[in-house]
Amino acid sequence: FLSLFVYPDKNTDELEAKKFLDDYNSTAEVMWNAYTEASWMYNTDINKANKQLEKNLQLSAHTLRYGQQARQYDTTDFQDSSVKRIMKKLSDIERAALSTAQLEEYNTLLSNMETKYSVAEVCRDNGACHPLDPDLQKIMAESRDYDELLFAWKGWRDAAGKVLRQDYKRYVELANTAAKLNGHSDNGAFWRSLYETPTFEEDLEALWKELEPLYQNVHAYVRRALYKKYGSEHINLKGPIPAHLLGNMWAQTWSGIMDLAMPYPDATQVDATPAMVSQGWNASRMFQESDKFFTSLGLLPMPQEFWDKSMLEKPSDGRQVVCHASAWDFYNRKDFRIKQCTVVTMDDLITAHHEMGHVQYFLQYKDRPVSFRDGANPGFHEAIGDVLALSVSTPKHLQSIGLLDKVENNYESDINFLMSMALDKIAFLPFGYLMDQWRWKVFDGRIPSTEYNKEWWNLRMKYQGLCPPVTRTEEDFDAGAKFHIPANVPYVRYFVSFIIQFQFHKALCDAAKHTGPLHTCDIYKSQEAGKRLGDVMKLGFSKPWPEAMTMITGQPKMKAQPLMDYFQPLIQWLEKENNKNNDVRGWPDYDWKPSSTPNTFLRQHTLRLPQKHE
Ligand SMILES: C[C@H](N[C@H](C(=O)O)[C@@H]1CCCN1C(=O)[C@@H](N)CC(=O)O)C(=O)N1CCC[C@H]1C(=O)O
Ligand SMILES: [Zn+2]
Repeated sequence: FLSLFVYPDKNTDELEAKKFLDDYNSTAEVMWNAYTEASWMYNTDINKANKQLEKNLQLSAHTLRYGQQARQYDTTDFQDSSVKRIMKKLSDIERAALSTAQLEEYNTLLSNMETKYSVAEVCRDNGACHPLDPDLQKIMAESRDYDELLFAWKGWRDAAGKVLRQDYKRYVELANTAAKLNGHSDNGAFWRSLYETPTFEEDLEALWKELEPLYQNVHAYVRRALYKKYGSEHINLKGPIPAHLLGNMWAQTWSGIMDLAMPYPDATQVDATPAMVSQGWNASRMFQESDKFFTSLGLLPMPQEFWDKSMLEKPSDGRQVVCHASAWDFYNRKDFRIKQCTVVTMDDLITAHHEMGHVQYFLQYKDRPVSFRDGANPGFHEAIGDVLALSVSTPKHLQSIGLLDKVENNYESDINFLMSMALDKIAFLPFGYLMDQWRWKVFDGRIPSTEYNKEWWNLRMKYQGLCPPVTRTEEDFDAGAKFHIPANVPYVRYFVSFIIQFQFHKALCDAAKHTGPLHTCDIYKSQEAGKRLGDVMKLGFSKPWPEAMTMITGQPKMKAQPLMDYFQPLIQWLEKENNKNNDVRGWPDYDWKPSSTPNTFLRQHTLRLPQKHE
């Protein structure tokens, strides 16, 4: 009976495989381009018709057909390492492994979750409704009113997080089903496989352990600054910080409260926003400025299509759009766009560079086979724009583009600058790390759906030393209030990026023959720096990322040392300052809770939801 199961011996003909891949590549370009156009239409004009169009153009049939064919080959003895690499990547057909019905449900869930997030808004009793961009983001960055911040923080989680909980539970089941059909233990294992690093989790934990003391020093210092502003009623100097006071909806970067944390208020200011506004900068000018920096390094200019077809501002014609900024490759080697609801702030100038970094990568690898049109690993793709932004952010560079008038080269100005950078780069590290700590545990079952929110806040406490300003229950779904969760976008790539971008910065500053402290380096106009970065981007995903890392930094590993070198003067200053204030590092009073009696402001605004039990 067994003899009936004649296993078709696999195809070992390398020439045939190459022809198969050529055929795949040319059809993939056409299919992926059509899908991306439909997805762009939907993202820039959310309506039923565009939603249906995007659903119709899903790639799964194409992925399924070619994926199944790729699995018929045994590439063991192939000579061409690229053929082997592409065949391996093609064999993971991701969601295309699902049944037609499951796939339909999965795509519908993804589309609905991203839409619910993107159209959510928070309404006041007077009927005024506020979207996240720009309204709630502005309140979170600029308001210093404890209750106004709480209104925006709680309102957003009620409007965008809560409503996603059931969808998310079902999405997890289907994502895991697809991952298992592709041979992974769960979807988190599939996401980690993209780094091709067997020791990936251990490496990340080791990097976090190295950097945790830096974070605890920044956390203690900022807690003291917030104590001065909000008093002992709202801040416990030995406890976690209420999560709505850090100047950002998710407390992922803290530069929004730089005014409260400025070490030397009389020394050089570091915020370019006032100058951008007073000089009448607009979105287009911000992206032109970024383009100028890229081309100053000898990298590629944005093609005309980019300027013609991007959406650089929130439309004012009433269209609903996905405002969360993103960069788009249309897989036809000539159409690349950014979609950003840009506001005129320093923060959005940095984001513009981040998105432009993605497009530069798209441009550099556009002539590779589609399977190689990806970053060496996802963290590389996230780091490019940020590396350039490290130079743009220096007071010297900001002054050279007219965005800072007075710049002094003295210790106090240095510390002010380093503090502003630490409030973004060091504050971010625990958030960048915990996002997928939570999701990996959700996917592998360590976090059951009955504990989504409890475990979210356990991780927010453990890594960030934050607590919710009001009581949270399993009616809430606070993870869902962060774009990448409903949008099904992995996040550890940003943790990786925030570490490797300082390795890249150090290597490029060496190439640019920079002398002096790393934090004063500006690689503007350095062709040598540009070439080193450009050569790695040209590789795309064609080589394992340690090879790309070696091409830039001379060694193959992720290292925390360049980040620590960059912040060295501030770390010393913080040690002294925190010791002078006798501040404890960490949050030993972990079960402390901010006073939760809602005062007048909240009472006016909090809807009394019927307490229904799950
Ligand atoms: C603002 C930025 N938007 C993402 C990004 O640019 O990475 C968007 C949305 C998700 C993926 N994406 C893309 O554009 C991809 N197409 C890029 C690619 O091709 O890989 C973002 O989410 N950021 C920036 C810092 C931290 C994080 C955050 O804001 O939390
Ligand atoms: Zn990015």
